[in-house]
Amino acid sequence: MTLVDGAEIAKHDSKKSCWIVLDSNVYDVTNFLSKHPGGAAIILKQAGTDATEEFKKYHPLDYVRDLPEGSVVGAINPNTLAKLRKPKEVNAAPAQSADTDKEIPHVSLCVSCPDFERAARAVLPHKSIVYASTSANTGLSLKTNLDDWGRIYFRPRVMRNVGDVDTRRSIFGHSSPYPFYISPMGTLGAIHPEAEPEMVRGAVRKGAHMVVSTASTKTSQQIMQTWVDEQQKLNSASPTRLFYQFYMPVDRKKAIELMQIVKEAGYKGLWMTVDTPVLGKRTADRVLQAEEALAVGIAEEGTVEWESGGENAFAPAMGGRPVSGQLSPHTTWEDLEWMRKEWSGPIVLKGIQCAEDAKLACGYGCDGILLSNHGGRQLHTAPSALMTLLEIRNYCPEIIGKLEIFLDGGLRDGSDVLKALCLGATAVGVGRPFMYALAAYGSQGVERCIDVLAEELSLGMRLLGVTALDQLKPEMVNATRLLNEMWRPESNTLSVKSRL
Ligand code: HEM
Ligand SMILES: Cc1cc2nc3c(=O)[nH]c(=O)nc-3n(C[C@H](O)[C@H](O)[C@H](O)COP(=O)(O)O)c2cc1C
Repeated sequence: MTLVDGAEIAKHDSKKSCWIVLDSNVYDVTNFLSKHPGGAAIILKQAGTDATEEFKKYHPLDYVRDLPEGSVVGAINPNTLAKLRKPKEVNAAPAQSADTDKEIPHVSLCVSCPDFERAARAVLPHKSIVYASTSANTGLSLKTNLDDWGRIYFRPRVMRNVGDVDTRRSIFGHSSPYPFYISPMGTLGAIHPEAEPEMVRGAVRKGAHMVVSTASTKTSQQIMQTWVDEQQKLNSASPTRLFYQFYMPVDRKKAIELMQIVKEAGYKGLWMTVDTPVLGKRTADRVLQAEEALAVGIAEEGTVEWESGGENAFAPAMGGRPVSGQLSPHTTWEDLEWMRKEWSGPIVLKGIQCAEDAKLACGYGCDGILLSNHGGRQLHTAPSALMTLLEIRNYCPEIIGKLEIFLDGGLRDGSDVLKALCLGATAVGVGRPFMYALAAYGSQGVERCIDVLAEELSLGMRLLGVTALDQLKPEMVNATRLLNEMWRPESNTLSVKSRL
C-alpha cells in the first residue's frame, strides 16, 4: 500500500479536501462528509489528524468498510506521525469539558438516583452531558415522565408481617432479583471508554436484565462476549439476560441479517422501537451541533446539506439516532408478520403510547409491549408510560395478562416501580440513572445504582405491607389525579370499549 507522509495528510484539513487516519490507514472522506449520519462537523474537526481514538468512541472500526470505494489513500508512514495535525479545538459557547471544579463524590455518597447525575456532570464533557440529558422540544415530555410517578399515591396496609420480602420477577421466563431492568441506550462510548461492555459487567454482577441498543458503540457480539466472560467469572451464576433493542433498517435484507446476528449471539428477545420513525427534535443537541458547525466554519452552508444524510432529517450531534438507511420510517403493523417468521423468540414493541396501539400489538401476536415515550426524547407533550397504562386498564383491560407489559421513562426511585406493578405491569425500565452511574463510576456505579433502586423497592414493599410482588393490587395505589386527566373520547363515553 502507498505510504503517505503525515505532512501531506495534514494539508487535507477542510471541507474541500478532508483526509483522516484510522487505524494507520489514510482515508479521503471529502465526499462522505455530507452523508455522515453523525454530521459533517464532527469529522471536519478531525480533518488531517489521526481520528482513530475519536472514531472508536462512537462506532466499531469495521464501519470504515462502508466508506465509498476509492476512499483509501494509503497507509500513513509511521515515521511521520508527528507531522499530522492536532484536532481542531472547538470554541463553542458552553464549556467543552467537565466541570473540573467539582470533585466526583465517593460512590457510597450516591444514595438515590439523582446523585448519579450530579456525579456524572463532574466527569463528563459538556457534549456527552447534552447527549444524555437532552429531550424533545421544550422538554415537557421528559417533565411529564418525571412528574407522573409522583402523582400516584400509595394506599399502604399496616400490621402485616413484612420481615422478609421477595423482589424477584421474570421477564419471558428469565427470573431476575428485580422487577426493573437497564433500558437500551445508544452510543455509550461517549459516556465511558469501555461503553456497553462496562454496563453489562455491572448488570451481570448484580443479576439485573439489560436491553442492548442497536445504536451501541460496540458490536452486539462484543457485548454478548462480555456477558459470557463475566458469567464465567461467576461460574454462570448470574441470572442476567441480554435482550436486543431493534431499530428497523430500511432495507429488509439488512433487517433480516441483523435479526440473524442477534439470534446467533444469544439475545433473549427483540424489543423493536416503534416511537422513532424519525428522530425527535432534540433541542440541546441542535444547539450544540449548530455551535460545532459555526466553530468549523460550515454554518454558512445551512443545516440541510451538511447536517443531514439521506433520510436522516437532522443528525444529532450524538445519539438517538436517525441513521441514514438504518432507521425506517416505513415500518407498519404488517411488518410484524414477516418478522415473526425470522424471529422465533419474544417480540416487544417499545414505544406504545395509547390503548389502541396496545390492543393492536396484542392482536398481532406480540409477546410484550413497552409503554414509553423514549425518555421524553421523541414527540412533544407525549403521554407518560403511567398514563398509557391507565388507558389500557380502562379501554382494553383484557390484554393485561395476555402479554408482558413494561414501562419506562422518568423512574428515579425504586419504590415507584411498585406503582406500575400494582397497575398490572411486568417490569420497569430505567435509562439515564444507569448512564450517569456508568459515566461517573463505571461498572461499580452500575452496581451501586442497582443496589439503590433495589433497596428503595424492598423498603417500599415493607412499608406498603407486601412481601412478594404478586401481592401488589390496583387498590394499593390512588391514581385519581392521573385518571382525571386520562384521555376520553369526545362523545359517547359509554361506548368507549367498542371504539377501540
Ligand atoms: C473522525 C471521524 C468520525 C467521528 C468522530 C464520528 C462520529 C460519529 C458520531 C458522533 C455519530 C453519531 C452517533 C449517534 O448519532 O448516536 C456517528 C454516526 C455514524 N458514523 Fe461516524 N464518525 C466519524 C467517521 C465516520 C466514518 C469515516 C464512517 C464510515 C463509514 C462513519 C460511519 C458512521 C455511521 C454508519 C454512523 C451511524 C451509525 C452508528 O453510529 O452506529 N463515521 N459518527
Ligand atoms: C442517552 C439515551 C440514549 C437512548 N438510546 C436509545 C436507543 O438507542 N434505542 C432506544 O430504543 N431507546 C433509547 N433511549 C430511550 C431509553 O431506552 C428509554 O426509553 C428512556 O431512557 C427511559 O427514560 P429515562 O432515561 O428517563 O429512564 C435512549 C435514552 C437516552 C437517555
